[in-house]
Amino acid sequence: MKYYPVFFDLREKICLVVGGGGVAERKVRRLLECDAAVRVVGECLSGGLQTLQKEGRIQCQVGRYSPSCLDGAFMVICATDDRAVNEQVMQDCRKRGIPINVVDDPERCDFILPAIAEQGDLSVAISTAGKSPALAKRLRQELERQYGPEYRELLDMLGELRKRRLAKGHPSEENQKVFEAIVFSDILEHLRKGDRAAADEKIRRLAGEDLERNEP
Ligand SMILES: C[C@@]1(CC(=O)O)c2cc3[nH]c(cc4nc(cc5[nH]c(cc(n2)[C@H]1CCC(=O)O)[C@@](C)(CC(=O)O)[C@@H]5CCC(=O)O)C(CC(=O)O)=C4CCC(=O)O)c(CCC(=O)O)c3CC(=O)O
Ligand SMILES: NC(=O)C1=CN([C@@H]2O[C@H](COP(=O)(O)OP(=O)(O)OC[C@H]3O[C@@H](n4cnc5c(N)ncnc54)[C@H](O)[C@@H]3O)[C@@H](O)[C@H]2O)C=CC1
Repeated sequence: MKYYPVFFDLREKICLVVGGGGVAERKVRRLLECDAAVRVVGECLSGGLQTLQKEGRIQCQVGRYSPSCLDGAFMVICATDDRAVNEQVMQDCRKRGIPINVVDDPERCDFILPAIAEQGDLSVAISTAGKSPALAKRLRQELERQYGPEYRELLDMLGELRKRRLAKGHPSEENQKVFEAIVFSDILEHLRKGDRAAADEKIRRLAGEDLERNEP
């Protein structure tokens, strides 16, 4: 069986988390980082979730899950400590066609969650198709050590350059060559040393922006 990896835009989409413990709270925090509209239903809520509620960052319902909690939900993450409840939430989601993740229960999941190594807008998501979350975690830690802040900086620079070039309508074959030349250059070494000026200069030269500036 092969899972299909995607990156969802969750902005303002209602994401329901069922359960109010530590695991639910971890899932809620990641959803908030993605600007989802987070709704939580739990019989009791962790201190962290209560704080998020007071800050108005999530909408909470204290009590038992009922099917009406699913109204309007784009996706559901179920993190209760009661297998019968998890099973019911899964069945209700299936009836309504809402994708669900039941934590630690791949048989009841429409999607599973990856381990994520992040550096700014760079995300490396790791899955083992459920075979070994411990290995996914180890790989995430290795990647975090290997890909430092210089990658975030380079990505931001490339993003800016790419916006400028697309706006100017450069032919895409030319863009492909320019970006490849930059990415495979020694620019990361400049950034690793903190030499931003040398990195800027490299981009200007490889993108031919020096020439453009000198054009009449
Ligand atoms: C299928 C999946 C469904 C899902 O939950 O989405 C699932 C299922 C299960 N996890 C279990 C256990 C553990 N899970 C972790 C950690 C993580 N688990 C995550 C995802 C997933 N876990 C999905 C597959 C992902 C993949 O493809 O690899 C991560 C990546 C992301 C996240 O949870 O957000 C996060 C690491 C985040 C990070 O650190 O970067 C650890 C390690 C630890 O906690 O230190 C352990 C103990 C060690 C071990 O068992 O390996 C058990 C057995 C429970 C039991 O023993 O009873 C099951 C059930 C089963 O396997 O049947
Ligand atoms: N604690 C951990 O580090 C890990 C836990 N898990 C799994 O995740 C599950 C949740 O873990 P925790 O958050 O630590 O558990 P927890 O016991 O702190 O939280 C469970 C939550 O589910 C809520 N709940 C129970 N029945 C409910 C219902 N009918 N309607 C609404 N809410 C209901 C409870 O009020 C509670 O807030 C565990 O059962 C376990 O299977 C998995 C990996 C690690």
